[in-house]
Amino acid sequence: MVTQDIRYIGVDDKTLDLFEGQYAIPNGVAYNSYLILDEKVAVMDTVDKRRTAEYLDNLERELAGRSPDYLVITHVEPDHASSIRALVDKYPGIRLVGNAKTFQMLPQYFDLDLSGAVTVKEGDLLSLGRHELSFLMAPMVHWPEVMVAYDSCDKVLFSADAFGKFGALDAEEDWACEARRYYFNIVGKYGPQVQALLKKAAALDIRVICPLHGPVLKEDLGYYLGKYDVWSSYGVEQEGVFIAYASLHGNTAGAAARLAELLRDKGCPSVAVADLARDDMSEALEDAFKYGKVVLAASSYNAGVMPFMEDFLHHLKAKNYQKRTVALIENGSWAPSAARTMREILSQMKEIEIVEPVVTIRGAVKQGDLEALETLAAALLG
Ligand SMILES: Cc1cc2nc3c(=O)[nH]c(=O)nc-3n(C[C@H](O)[C@H](O)[C@H](O)COP(=O)(O)O)c2cc1C
Repeated sequence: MVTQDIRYIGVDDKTLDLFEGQYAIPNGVAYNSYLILDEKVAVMDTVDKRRTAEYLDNLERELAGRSPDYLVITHVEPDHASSIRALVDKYPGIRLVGNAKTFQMLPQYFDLDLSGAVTVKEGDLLSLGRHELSFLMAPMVHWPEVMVAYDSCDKVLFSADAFGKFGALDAEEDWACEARRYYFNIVGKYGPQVQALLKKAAALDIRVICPLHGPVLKEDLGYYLGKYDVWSSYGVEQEGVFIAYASLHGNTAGAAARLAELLRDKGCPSVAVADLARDDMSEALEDAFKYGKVVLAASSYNAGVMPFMEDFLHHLKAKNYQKRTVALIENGSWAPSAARTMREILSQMKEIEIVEPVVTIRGAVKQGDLEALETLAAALLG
C-alpha cells in the first residue's frame, strides 16, 4: 500500500538477463504500476508483457470487484506499456489517458480503438473524486511522449522512469548505486530535459515519489532530488579519481594499479578502478560520471587504441559525457597511438580538460614511467 487509496500492483522480474537488451541486472528489475481507488479508479501504467498474467492478478485483487475507469500512460515504452492490450481486453470500458504524442506512438504497438481516449496536455487535470491528477510533460526523459502525473490529494508524484533503479523490490542493495547506473545509461544523454522536469517538480509539494522501477520513495526526498540534480547537471558527485584501463599484455594494467596505489597513499578520498575488458561497461560508465577526475589507460592497437577503450569512449560520448578532467596513459611498442585516438574521441565531448603531459609507456613499466605516474598522481590531486 502506497497510501490509503493508492496501491502497488507492479511485479518483479528476476529472470531477465539484460534490461533493454544490454544492461546486466543480476538482481532483476521491478515493473511498477499503481492503482488509485477513488470515485473513479485509475491505473497508472502497466508492466512488461513478460509478467502480464501476474500483473492482472494483482490488479484484480486490489480492485476487489470494481472496474478501472482510466489507464494513465506516462510513456509507451514496452517495459511499461506492453500489457495495455491485455488490460483493455479484460476491462473494455477503461479509457486511456495520454498526451497527443502518446496516441501518435501507441498504434505502433497496438491496434486499439482510441475513440474514448482522453488527451491531456501540460497542466491539465483529471479528477477521480478526492484525488485530482495534474499532468506535466517531460519530453525526452527519456522518450518524447513522457509525462508525469501529480496527485494533489496524497501529494504523490508518479514520476515515470525518473527516480527508478535496477533491482527487484526485495534486492538488498544501495539505492544510489543502481539508480545511478540506471540513470546514466538510460537517461544520461538528456540532462537538460531532466533539469526542466526538476524545475517543474520544485513547484509541487511532493511527499511520495512513485517511479516505474525500484522502490516507492517516501522519506528524505531531498536526498533523491539532490542526486538527480547533480546527475542531470553533469556535476561531480564523488571527490576522487576513477581509473579505467584496457591492456593487452598487462603492463598498462600494472601502471593503472600503481597509479591507484599512489593516489591512495597521497590521501585521495576515493579511487575506483575498472578493467574495461572484464568489468561491466554500464558500471564503468556510471563511475565515469560519478567522479570529476578520470584516468584512461590503454594499449595502442593497430594504429589506434585497444577496442574496449574505444568502445567505452563511444559509450561516454553517446551519453553526453562532459565537464570532466581526464588524464591519459598510453602504451605502445613501436608507434604509440592510444593517446592520440583517445584524445580525438574526447575532443568531440564538451568541457573535457586533458591533464598534461600524457604518460607514454613503451612496453614494460620502467623507473622513468613510475616517476611519470608520481607526477600524474600529484597533478590529479593538485
Ligand atoms: C594486435 C596488436 C596491435 C598493436 N598495435 C600497436 C600499435 O599500433 N602501435 C604500437 O606502438 N604498439 C602496438 N601494439 C603493441 C602493444 O601496444 C604493446 O605491446 C604494449 O606494450 C601493450 O601494453 P600492455 O602490456 O598494457 O597490453 C600492438 C599489439 C598487438 C597485440
